[in-house]
Amino acid sequence: MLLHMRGISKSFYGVQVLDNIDFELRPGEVHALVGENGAGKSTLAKLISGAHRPDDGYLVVNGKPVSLYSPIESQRMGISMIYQESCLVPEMSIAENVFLGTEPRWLRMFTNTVKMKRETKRILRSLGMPLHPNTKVKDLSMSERHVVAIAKALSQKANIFVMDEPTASLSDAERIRLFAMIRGFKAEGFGIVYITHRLNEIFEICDRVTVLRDGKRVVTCKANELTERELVRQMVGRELTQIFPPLSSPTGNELLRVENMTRKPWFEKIDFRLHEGEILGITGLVGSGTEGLAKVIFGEMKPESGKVFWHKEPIQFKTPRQAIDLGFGYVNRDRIESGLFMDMNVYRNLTIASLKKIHRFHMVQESQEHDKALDAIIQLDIKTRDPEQEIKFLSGGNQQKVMLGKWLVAESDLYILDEPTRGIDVASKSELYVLLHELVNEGKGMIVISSDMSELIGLCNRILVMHEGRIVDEMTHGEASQERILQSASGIRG
Ligand SMILES: Nc1ncnc2c1ncn2[C@@H]1O[C@H](COP(=O)(O)OP(=O)(O)OP(=O)(O)O)[C@@H](O)[C@H]1O
Repeated sequence: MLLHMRGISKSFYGVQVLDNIDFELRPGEVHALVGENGAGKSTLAKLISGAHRPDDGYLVVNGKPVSLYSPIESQRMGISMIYQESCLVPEMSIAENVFLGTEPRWLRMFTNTVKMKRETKRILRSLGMPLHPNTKVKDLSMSERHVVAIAKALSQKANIFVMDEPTASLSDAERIRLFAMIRGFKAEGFGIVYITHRLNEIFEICDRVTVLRDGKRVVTCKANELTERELVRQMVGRELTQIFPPLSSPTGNELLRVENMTRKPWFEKIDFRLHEGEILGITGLVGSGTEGLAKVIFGEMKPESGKVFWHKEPIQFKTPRQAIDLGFGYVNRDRIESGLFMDMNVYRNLTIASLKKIHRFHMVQESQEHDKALDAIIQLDIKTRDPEQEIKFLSGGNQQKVMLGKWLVAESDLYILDEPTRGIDVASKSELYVLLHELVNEGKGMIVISSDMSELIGLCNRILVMHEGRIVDEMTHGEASQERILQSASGIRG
C-alpha cells in the first residue's frame, strides 16, 4: 500500500470538516475523491500533503508512519501535491522552477545549473514534452505549466501524486495528454489521488472512487461498480433527475449589440446581438478569443475598433466601474484575478460591487449590506460557517458561488459569465441553472462562455462558436450538438 489513512478527523474553529475518514491508495491506482462543495476533499488532500495536521487518526506513507505532518516531511516520504500552475514562479525558467529549493550543488556552494538543465530536459522528455529548460514559465500554455508542475514532482522522486481538479483549466486536447501521462504513471506503479467535479473523468481514468459527504466517507468502491447516476446519489444523498430546466424562448427587445469589434491578437470583426430574456453561449478552444471578448465588453480591455450598443444607445467604457454602473456584471474565469478579496469577509465580497447603493453619508449601511448578502448566501446555498469569515477559508466551489453572488446583489441586467460553474458540484450546478433561468425570465440578458459543451447545449438559447478570433458558427438550441460545436471550434466547419 502506498498510502494508508485511518480514523482521520479534522475541525476548524470547532466545526468538524472530516469525521473518522479511512482512505488508501494502492500502487498503480488512480483513486478519485469526490463530493459536493465543502465536503472536505481539499482538506483531506492537504492532510496528505502535510499542509494540515489531523486532530485524530494516523497516516502511513510508503510503509512509514507520518509523525511531523509538514509539507517537507510529506515531500521526503514521496508525496507530491500538484497544484495547477500556482506553485510556479512565472518569471523563472522551467529548470529553475523544477529545482526550486532542491537545486543540485557544485562544491556545496554553487548551483550546478548544467546538471539542473540536463535533468530537467530528461524528465520533460520522459513526459513527452521536450520543452527547452531555459524557457520562462510565463511563456508557457496552461497544459505546459501543468507538465512543469509534474516534472517538479518527479524531480523530487515522488511516487504519490495528489491532483486537485487538474483538468479545470485544460482544453480537450490538453486533458487527453494529461490522461496519457497518468496512464504512464500507473504503469510505473505510482499512485494518484484524483479530485474532480467532472464525473465522466472518473469512469475514464480512475480505478476506485471514494465519496465524501459532509466530511464523512459514504462509500469506497471500484469506479466501474457505479453508474454516474448512482455516484451523484451517493454525493448528494438524493436522486438528481433533471440538470437543466426547460428553456423558454426569448421574446424581449435588443439589450446588447456588438458591431464589427476588433482587438488583435484576440479577436476580429465580431458581430452579435443579445436580447432581453436570452442566454447566449459563446465557446471556442483555448486561445480562440472568447476571454478577451468578455473583457472588452466589460470595459477591462479597450477595443481597437468597433461599437457596443446597450438598449440601442452607443456606449464606450473607460473602466469596468462604468460598466457596473450601467448594470453589467462579469464573472472572470480566473478566480484569483476575479475581484475576490481573499482577506475580506464573505459579506463584503458579496456587496463590493454594490457599495455605492448601500452608502449613506459616506458610510456603508451595515444592516442593509448584511441583508443583501444573506439573500445571495441563501439563494446560492453558499456554505460558510459565518458570513463574517474571510473568504479564503471557503472551499473553492463556494468561492466561485460568491463571484456569482456579487452580481446578484448588484442586481445586474447583463451577466457575462466566463466558465461560471468551474469547480461547482453537480447538485449546485443544477440549482444554479434554475437561478440563471429565473434571472433571464425577469428580462435580464446573459452571455455564458463555457468549454463545457453539455452545459452550453442544455442552458443556452443560442450558441456562437469562435475559432482563431472570429465567430465561425451560430446555432439555436435546437440545432446545437457536441459534434457541430467541436467541428466549428476546430475550424473544420463554417
Ligand atoms: N483553513 C480553514 N479554516 C476554516 N475553515 C476551513 C479551512 N479550510 C477549509 N475549511 C472549511 O472546511 C470545509 C471543507 O472545505 P474543503 O475545501 O475541504 O471542501 P472541498 O470538498 O474541497 O470543496 P470544493 O469542491 O468546493 O473545493 C469548508 O466548509 C471550508 O469552509
